[in-house]
Amino acid sequence: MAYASLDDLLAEGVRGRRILVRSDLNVPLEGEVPSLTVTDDGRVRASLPVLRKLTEAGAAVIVMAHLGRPKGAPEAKYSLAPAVDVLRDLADFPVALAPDTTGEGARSAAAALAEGEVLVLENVRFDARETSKDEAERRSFAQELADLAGDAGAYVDDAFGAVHRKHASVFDVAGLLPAYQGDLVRAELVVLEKLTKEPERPFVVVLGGSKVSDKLAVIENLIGTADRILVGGGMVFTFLAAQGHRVGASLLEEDRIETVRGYLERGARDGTQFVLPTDIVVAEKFAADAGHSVIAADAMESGAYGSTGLGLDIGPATGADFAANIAEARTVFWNGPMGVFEFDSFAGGTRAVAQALVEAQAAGALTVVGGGDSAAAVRGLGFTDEQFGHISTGGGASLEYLEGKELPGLTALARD
Ligand SMILES: Nc1ncnc2c1ncn2[C@@H]1O[C@H](COP(=O)(O)OP(=O)(O)O)[C@@H](O)[C@H]1O
Ligand SMILES: O=C(OP(=O)(O)O)[C@H](O)COP(=O)(O)O
Repeated sequence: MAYASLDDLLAEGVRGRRILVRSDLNVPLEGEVPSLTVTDDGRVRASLPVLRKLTEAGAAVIVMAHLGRPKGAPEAKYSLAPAVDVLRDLADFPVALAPDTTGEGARSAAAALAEGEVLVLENVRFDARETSKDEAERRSFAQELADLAGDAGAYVDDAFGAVHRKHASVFDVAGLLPAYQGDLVRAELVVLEKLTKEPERPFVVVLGGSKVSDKLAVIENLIGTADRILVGGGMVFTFLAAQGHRVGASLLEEDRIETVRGYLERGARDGTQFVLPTDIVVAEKFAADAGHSVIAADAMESGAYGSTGLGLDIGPATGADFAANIAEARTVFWNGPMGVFEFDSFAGGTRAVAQALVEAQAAGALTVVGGGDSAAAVRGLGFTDEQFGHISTGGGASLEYLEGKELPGLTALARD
């Protein structure tokens, strides 16, 4: 597919034009409203270069972004305010946050926006039409967004982490304004292309995290592509259940158990080995100070917490086994923490996998970490970006790209 780039837009000239930019400012937060703080500013930093280029060229920039998964209405805990505070600190141009997304506040702020200034709209997911399955609803919201840019407006998609979403601010708006690909999206695709075009083998994919149903859906096409898939994080329990084990009160997608059983069978047939945990750190409750113990993965309910126990990390034997698998790899893609790394007691598995990637990279393998929380985890555990081949801002987006799926955010930008 051919795309018009940000540089093409700059060559056309943007001075005095209002340019609508989709950024991924979906940062991890900690604390409670009103003192939420950003725990990893990677996505904000990654969004800066495009905003800088546009403001330096004299554009008035309107940023659309989401944070978390609010249910189509404003909710204080999903406000973009903490992300915008970080952006303001890092930016050398003025940054304001609109009080709403396409309401009167956003409209008057957009109309008053001057050359070289940035206005961030409130969370696009505060409007249910953003994520609606109904095309007409999404289009009506996209039209309101496009109207903020006006007749001379243009659209730049720089939100790599959201290119797999068929949402109004990612997909539909691209049909209403001249559309361009941002530098972050472009740079991410260069790395991913390298990963998919004949990856050096063994090619090992490590999957974890909590967006279990999203990720179970992508495993299918990795079977036959990856040599090994190491399964950690919240996904583990649907796999263990598929093997007939009980998993206490851990995250479980009951209606996917059969599907996962099918994956295990297909993996055995098509040459993709699933490597599953042999031990799990089981906790009495979801809390930083929860009592916990290491229990065999096939007997999770045999411990002190019985059927109420929560699997919150892979165990140490599994961490060592995953590390050994990663050490044999020539290409590694990792998305999703192995456990609830935000709590020290359940960060061991994520630390073991991160350390193994660092060592594999040092030994000449290509290692790629994808995903907002995965990136936050490796940085939070003290690793640096330079120790990996690439830290991608998009987890689900990278996975869907690896799968060979069409990404709506890219299709919408394609030109003949
Ligand atoms: N066993 C588990 N149970 C519950 N949550 C988990 C488990 N393992 C990992 N997580 C959570 O997964 C979250 C990250 O998941 P996800 O958003 O899918 O990753 P990414 O943003 O890297 O794509 C983290 O907040 C982590 O606490
Ligand atoms: O955090 C994101 O994706 P990721 O967790 O897969 O990296 C993106 O901002 C997309 O968010 P979404 O998965 O709620 O659509």
